[in-house]
Amino acid sequence: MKTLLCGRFTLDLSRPLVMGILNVTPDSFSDGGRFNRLEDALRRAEAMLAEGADILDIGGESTRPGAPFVSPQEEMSRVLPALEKLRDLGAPLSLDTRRAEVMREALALDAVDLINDVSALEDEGALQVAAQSQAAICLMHKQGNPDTMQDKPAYGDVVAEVAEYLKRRAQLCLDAGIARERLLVDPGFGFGKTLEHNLALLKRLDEVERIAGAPLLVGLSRKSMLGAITGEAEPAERLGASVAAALEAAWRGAAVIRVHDVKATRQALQLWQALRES
Ligand SMILES: Nc1nc2ncc(COP(=O)(O)OP(=O)(O)O)nc2c(=O)[nH]1
Repeated sequence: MKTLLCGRFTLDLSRPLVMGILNVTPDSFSDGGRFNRLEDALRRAEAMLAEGADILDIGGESTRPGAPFVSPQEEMSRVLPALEKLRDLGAPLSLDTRRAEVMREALALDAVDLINDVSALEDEGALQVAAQSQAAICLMHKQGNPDTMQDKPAYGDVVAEVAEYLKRRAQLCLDAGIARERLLVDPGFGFGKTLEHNLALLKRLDEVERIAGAPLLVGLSRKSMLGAITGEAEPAERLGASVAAALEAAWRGAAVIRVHDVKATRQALQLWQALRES
């Protein structure tokens, strides 16, 4: 059985897991500002768990294209209280950060079971912090940084390049003594990719896992690639495409699917799983 060693938990990856997004930011691209009050965040967390979320992903810095700079102090002032508040809910908590010092401070709270790093532990000291923890680690690919990444994304073979990058980052983790069973990789949909790049990555998602050598986490929920295809400008109105994208990812082997809409995604995946098991 494929499992993920995830801090305080060991997760069964025999079915796709749903990661509920909890952005404690005032400006996240689709739900910014609603949950940056601690009580709201706790209510949202409890609601997502009740809807069937397997993991909660707490983020204090929006990484949408063009997102403004958030200082480490500001990011910590957002995520650390939330992590403390959610620590004893009995669910794995993922911290969405690319900063080593935020990881270090959060891990000290014994409330981080998964480090979700959109920059694949590239920050100075991040690999060491992760290696000294028991947390699972999601290594995500991005080209450039949020302020410029969508200007002119360019690749030869986007799938091969993304997969090879993730393989290199995973090997660094293994060399640092991190068990392979703690690793997830993520192609980073929308992070320095055109629509064509995103579609190629989704269509060939199984190649990414095979080359990188670790289970996949994917984030497609409400993203602008879905807006481009549907013509829907409002991210929160992209539920149908988001659920369809989750199913497409599940068919291609995604182990963890990062979403805003937990209940709808969970229901779709329950049907998908029932058909596979029948
Ligand atoms: N592993 C992973 N982490 C991510 N974190 C943030 C976003 C951006 O989505 P969201 O958090 O909804 O928006 P924002 O960054 O504005 O908070 N996407 C991913 C993703 O695709 N994969």
